[in-house]
Amino acid sequence: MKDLGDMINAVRKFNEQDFDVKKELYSRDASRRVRFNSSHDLFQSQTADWRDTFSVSMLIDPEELPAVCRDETVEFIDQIGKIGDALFELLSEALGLKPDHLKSIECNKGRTLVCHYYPACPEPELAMGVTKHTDNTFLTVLVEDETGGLQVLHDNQWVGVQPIPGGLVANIGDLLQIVSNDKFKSNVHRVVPSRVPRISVIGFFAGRVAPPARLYGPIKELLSEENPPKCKEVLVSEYVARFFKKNSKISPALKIIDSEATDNGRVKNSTVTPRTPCIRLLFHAVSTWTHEMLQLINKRSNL
Ligand SMILES: O=C(O)CCC(=O)C(=O)O
Ligand SMILES: [Fe+2]
Repeated sequence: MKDLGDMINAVRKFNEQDFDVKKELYSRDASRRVRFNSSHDLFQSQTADWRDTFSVSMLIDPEELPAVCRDETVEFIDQIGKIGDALFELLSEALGLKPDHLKSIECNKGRTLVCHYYPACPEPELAMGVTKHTDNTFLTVLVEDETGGLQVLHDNQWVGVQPIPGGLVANIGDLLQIVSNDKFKSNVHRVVPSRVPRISVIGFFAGRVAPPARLYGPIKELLSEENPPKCKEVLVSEYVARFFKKNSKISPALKIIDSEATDNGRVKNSTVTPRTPCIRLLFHAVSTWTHEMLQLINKRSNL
């Protein structure tokens, strides 16, 4: 694979197959390592999203992948994993911690590859590709085609994220907000469909979910009298369950803080903080950016 754009084409090929072929993979069972469905919360949500999604656990055996996109998917999982690991090192340093801190608490685990296909929409102003939400993960790293449609809520306005060829979008998730004790903010975003199809391919890093499960709370090294914990510890599974139970897809962490501030002695502050737009990492050379990124990662791991 010369660049991650090859994965976009592979996702297009997968989605443009006959319905009968794709339906072999249809499932809403989150424990399945490969699954294909439309509007993942169709039976819980009051609205249906204009989107088909092919999801793969990043621990997949390549034989389980559909042949039409197997090679590209295997390569993409490898690359996005390395990029995620490098970002977790940089984010640890940004918190003033040792580079391997976030990795040592397994924030870089629980990896899922999610490939969205937003079909051409005849009346885009009446539909939503993904309704507004925050990501209930630590980190999201996204590659998209040139269509556009991702929007971030900033100062109460929806701001379009312009796709840049060869660019990556890295999004802070709720769990990173929790462990960083609000230093990093997860952000509210959504996707609007358009009259042409759109493809995005996303690496989600959800933290340790496999047994023995890990509790995640504000990192002790970041706490002080002036910076008391803003949230209590939570299991990823518990957090995700609350996320869906609230029937609101926006950062229940903040609501947990608000509603439990009085009955939990460990949580004293209950501020709802303003959110920041997502970080953009831009790599302009389309065919060389992966190469450059990998060089950077290799350089860092040789240090
Ligand atoms: O397709 C995109 O650009 C973003 C999708 C998204 O926000 C999500 O799957 O959480
Ligand atoms: Fe998202």
